[in-house]
Formats: sequence, C-alpha cells, structure tokens
Amino acid sequence: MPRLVVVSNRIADPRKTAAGGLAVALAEVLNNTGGMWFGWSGKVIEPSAGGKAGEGEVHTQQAGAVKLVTVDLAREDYDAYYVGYSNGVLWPVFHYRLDLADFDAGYIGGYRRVNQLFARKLAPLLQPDDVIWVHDYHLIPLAAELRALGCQQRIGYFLHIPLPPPLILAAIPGHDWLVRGLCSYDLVGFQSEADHQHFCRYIQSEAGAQDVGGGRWRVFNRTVHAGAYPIGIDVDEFAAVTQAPEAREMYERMRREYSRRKLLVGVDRLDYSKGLPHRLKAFRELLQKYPETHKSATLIQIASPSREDVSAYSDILHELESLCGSINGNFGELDWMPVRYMHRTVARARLPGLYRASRVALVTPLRDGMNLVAKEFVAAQDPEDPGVLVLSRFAGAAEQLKEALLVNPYDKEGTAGAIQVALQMPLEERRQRHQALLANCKRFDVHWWCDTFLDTLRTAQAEESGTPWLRL
Ligand SMILES: O=P(O)(O)OC[C@H]1O[C@H](O[C@H]2O[C@H](CO)[C@@H](O)[C@H](O)[C@H]2O)[C@H](O)[C@@H](O)[C@@H]1O
Ligand SMILES: O=c1ccn([C@@H]2O[C@H](COP(=O)(O)OP(=O)(O)O)[C@@H](O)[C@H]2O)c(=O)[nH]1
Repeated sequence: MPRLVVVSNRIADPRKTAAGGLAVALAEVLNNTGGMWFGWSGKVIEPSAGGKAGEGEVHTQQAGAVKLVTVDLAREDYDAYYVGYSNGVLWPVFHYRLDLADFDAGYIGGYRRVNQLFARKLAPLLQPDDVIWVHDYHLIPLAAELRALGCQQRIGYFLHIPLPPPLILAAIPGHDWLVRGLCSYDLVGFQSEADHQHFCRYIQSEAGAQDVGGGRWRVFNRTVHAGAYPIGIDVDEFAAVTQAPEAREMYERMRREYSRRKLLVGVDRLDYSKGLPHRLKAFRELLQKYPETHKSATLIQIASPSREDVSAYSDILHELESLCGSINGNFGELDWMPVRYMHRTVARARLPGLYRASRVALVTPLRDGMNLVAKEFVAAQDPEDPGVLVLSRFAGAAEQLKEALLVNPYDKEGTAGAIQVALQMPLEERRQRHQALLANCKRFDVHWWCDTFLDTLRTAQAEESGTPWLRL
C-alpha cells in the first residue's frame, strides 16, 4: 500500500482533539491510514530572532502511526501568506465577500514564497510511490511547485471552502494563475456539486477546457479530474465520544440546569462567514414574535476565537458582543437570560453532551464549505428523543442534509419562523427527520470521503500517466 502524505497549512497531533473541521477530519483519516502529515508548525519567528523571509526550520515528531513534519514561518511570510493572502484575499472571495478582500497589499509574493518553501522542504522527504493529498486554499500552487522540483507522484487536492461562481472568482487579480495551479493536480475535489459546477464553468469559459468524460477535463495541455467529495465525520467515533464520561457529565449538567427550558445551541469559529450576527437577529425576532418563548428558550452560543490578526474578525467580535448584550438587556429577567455567549474554544470531547442536551442546533452560515458541526449535532442525538437541526441552505452540508429545516440566513423572519417550528416539532417528526439525517451522515462519513477521493486519485493517475506537468 503506498504511503499517504497529507499536506495542509494547519496540522494537529492526531491523538488529540482540535477545533476546526479540517484538522479534525484529517486527524481521523491519518489515525486510520498512518503516513506523513506535513504543514506549518504554528510557530512564527520574529525578525529579532532571525525571522526574515527564507528557510523555515523543520521539526519531525512521531505521533502514533503518523509522522508529523512541520515548518516554522518567518513573521514576514506568515503575515503575507496566512493573514494577508489566504485569509485576507482568498477566504473572503471564496465565501462571496468581495467587499472584504484586500487586493492591493501585494500579499501574493509571500503566498507564493511559502508554497515554494513547503515544496522545497517536502520534496526530499517523498518516496517515489507516495500518494500526496494537499488541502485547502493556502496551498493551491503547491503541486506546480513540487512538479517544478521534479516530483512525479500522484497529487490530489481538496478545497474545504466553497468555490464561488466564475465571475466572482475572476475578480481576484491573478485568478488565472490560481486556476492553472489547481489544474496542476491530478484530481481536484470540492465539498459540493455546486462548487464543482463553478469550477467546470470557470475552466470552460475562461480557459477553454474540454469535457473528455468521466469527470475529466482537457485544459492547459493536460488532463485534470474534478468532482464533489463532501467531507463527513466519523459517526461511530463521535457516538462513542458521546457516551464517554466527559460528554455524559456535560449532558447531565445541561439537562439539570435547563430542565424547565428548551436549549438552542450554536458552535462556530468566530468568523464572518458563519452568520453569527444574522443568527442573533433571527433569535431576537423569535423572542419578539413568539412571547411564549420567553423564559422557555435559551440560546448557548460558543464562538471560538479565530484569525484575530485579520481586521474583519475583530469587527465581528464587537458586533456580536453588542447584540448579545442588547438581547439580554431587553428580554432578560432575574431568573432567565435568553443568550449565553462564550468567546472561547470548548474542548471537542465536551461538545457531544451539549449537542445531545439541546433541542435545536442553529447552523446558519452565510456561506460554508461543509460545516461539520451540523453532522456532529446529528450524530450526538438520542434517536428516541432527538433535537432538530436548523441549517442554512448556503452551507455545503445542505446538499446532503435535506431533512434539516433549511433556512435562508439573510431572511430574519423566515429563520425565526423555522426556529419556532423546530421548538414545537412533534416527537414523531423529529424522529423521522433524525433517522434520515443520521443515515446520510453514516453513509457519507469521513472514511467514505477519504476512500472515495483516494481511489479516484489512484485511478486518475494510472489513466493519465504520461500527461505533461504544468509549470506556473
Ligand atoms: O486553521 P484556521 O485558520 O484556524 O481555520 C480553521 C479551519 O477553517 C476552515 O474549515 C473548513 O473545513 C471544514 C472541513 O472540511 C469545513 O467543514 C468548513 O466548512 C470549512 O470552513 C478552513 O478551510 C481550514 O483550512 C481551517 O483549518
Ligand atoms: O469551541 C469549539 C468550536 C468548534 N470545535 C470543532 O471545530 C470543528 C469546526 O468545523 P466546521 O466544519 O463546522 O467549521 P470550520 O471551523 O472548520 O470552518 C468541529 O469539529 C467542532 O466540533 C471545537 O472543538 N470547539
């Protein structure tokens, strides 16, 4: 069996839990397959400590069956590659937020430099029959950089965030360079069929790609495979965590504390794409329109700190704090606060208990690649008395989880109405919806995602051996 080499910006010790869907999913994959996980160490070297752009120190550590190899980044590189280009240009545009993108700051040089650095550090560690799987928007040009160093291995790529329609993508100066980078991979995977279709339309309209069947495209003088591979969770592992002491203790505590109320839960990174202010406004609308919810409904909102170096993230923090304060100020009573807001990361081991004690989950991003919290909520429920998932139609998960109550998060009244339906839903309907949702999460779990992607990658390369590599 060829060795699996996973490359992503953020990596985590697969034996421990992490916040952030990508790290959680890849840890689960690598725990099963073994192999190497290569990425950023999380360490930034300041200029006073020799942190000028250039070579980053490499660290190697064995974590069970997985070899973790990480690279430090110089401050200048981190600022341009991670804060600047990845999270200040690509993240907003790929989430349809052209208004938040900073195109003028010249971050692209640092983005390219770090991709070249990763390629230089990774190439000597590769074995000829390795299968390389690169993840996410931080590393779009990596395959082309590896090819330039002579790497002949199969290289697949998975985009964890949405891919916008061609005319939004085309607003990025250098979009053609980025898409040529994507087309240097043997297989490009997307979270949803909508994202996949956006890619197909872009390469046809902007690069004259020809559909050669079987998910393959002839473009830039080579053949690239593309498809939708929605990511899942390890449902069995999550069910087991739900029964573990930490989750049970949380469940019992929540049930005791909220025995007279129905609990609503939101668990998100504090990110403008997650639609948190829109969610709170819909919750306020619920309290205004349905007075019977007073004292009977409490929303617990966890907002895990994220990317605090990017200015758009601190703006949303203030907006959220002010909304929570005004809702509690206007509706709260001595013995009831409508919103409990926490700006903190909650250990993943405790989340299943919280999910299971909640009658309703609010997963209402304005855009989201997938959203694993939606699937975790489903997996944690008691099938005999399950909670209801209120899900944004703009999350990748909505293509699969059709038995959720699908909402448009921009529609405050509509979302408030759906929350009220969720709170009132009869047991039999809750059971039926949950059964269908759980079946979907089980069928398309993280193992399905990994196996299907890697099987296609193996076939893709075998069919196309001999196609020329792309140089950027
Ligand atoms: O690494 P950070 O900058 O702290 O951000 C955390 C991760 O956020 C994004 O996650 C995405 O991947 C999830 C799993 O596929 C998906 O469910 C979610 O919709 C996406 O937003 C990002 O894409 C990752 O690279 C980050 O590590
Ligand atoms: O306080 C928190 C917030 C989130 N998470 C985990 O982080 C992941 C978030 O993944 P998702 O796909 O929903 O969104 P992302 O943050 O990757 O955009 C899920 O596994 C959550 O259980 C966590 O462990 N603690």
